[in-house]
Amino acid sequence: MARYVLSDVERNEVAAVADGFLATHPNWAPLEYADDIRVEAERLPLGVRRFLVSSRAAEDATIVLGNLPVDENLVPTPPSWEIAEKEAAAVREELVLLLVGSVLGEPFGWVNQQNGRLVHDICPSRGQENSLTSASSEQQLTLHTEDVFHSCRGDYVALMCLRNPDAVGTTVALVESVEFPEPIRRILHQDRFRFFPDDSHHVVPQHSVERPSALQDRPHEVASVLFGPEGAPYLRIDADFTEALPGDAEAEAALREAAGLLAAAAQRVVLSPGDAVFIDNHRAVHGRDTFTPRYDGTDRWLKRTSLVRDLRRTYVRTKTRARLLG
Ligand SMILES: O=C(O)CCC(=O)C(=O)O
Ligand SMILES: [Fe+2]
Repeated sequence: MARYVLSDVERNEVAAVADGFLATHPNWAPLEYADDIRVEAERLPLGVRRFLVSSRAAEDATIVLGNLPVDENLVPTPPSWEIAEKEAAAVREELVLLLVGSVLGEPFGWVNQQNGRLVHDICPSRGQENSLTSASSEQQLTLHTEDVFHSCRGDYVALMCLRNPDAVGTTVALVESVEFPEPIRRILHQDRFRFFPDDSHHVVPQHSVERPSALQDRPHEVASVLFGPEGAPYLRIDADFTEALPGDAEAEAALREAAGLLAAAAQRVVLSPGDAVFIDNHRAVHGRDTFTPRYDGTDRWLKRTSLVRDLRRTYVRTKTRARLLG
């Protein structure tokens, strides 16, 4: 894990860049401001930028920043992302995440996830304790590639912690930490798998988190689980939303075995307020441990965005110059 803890001077410099930006952009519209935020990221402390650029080049699977600024008078944890959006909760923290994230890649969002927002709120929501989305709590969030279904998914999933009072762990498993035995490795390299949108993507009508539609009704891609550099392959898997092609029992068995090996190799990253982790979405899968939600304003609360190294991949796919995938 690559880790850099900002000095208090550096933390105050980041806060000053963020405050300066908000003073000149009073109506928070991150999708509109993303290019400007990237320009402002040039003003971040040099040590932070050098760390991020070298971690990106090294393809470090987990990149952690510590001691980022979080408002001392942070509002209570919202009861849902919808309320967080309505109340523009913790906007400066969204900006801080976008500023540091901009050094690693371009932030983008999804038309049909969290209302097309560029930065998402992750907080436990009543009624969703056992859902397969980030609003869950009592259900383990299975190790997954973020947005596994889409060939334009992020190169990084970026999480910034605002609160984590019970020290709930984000789980991370690195592809390089698993030795896939033959013939499983060979099968995982073949286009024998279907990747479906998870329950947070409202890709089909009548679909909701409470009443998710059947996987088979969702549009999906067919591809391999392992791909890319021969000696150090990339990975694409989400056991809950990946299946072998119909009738391919060999591929199904390889998939389940791979998920088991990854689960056995999982480590834990416990984020504290002011920490941000950037998980390489090609080199690692991530999930989350269970916890008991409080629903009293002190709950765990993260901000999340996805970053892509080359936004033109998105433009080509959507045939429009937009930061939103549909
Ligand atoms: O809450 C966490 O630590 C991770 C949740 C997650 O998988 C995500 O937000 O993509
Ligand atoms: Fe995730």
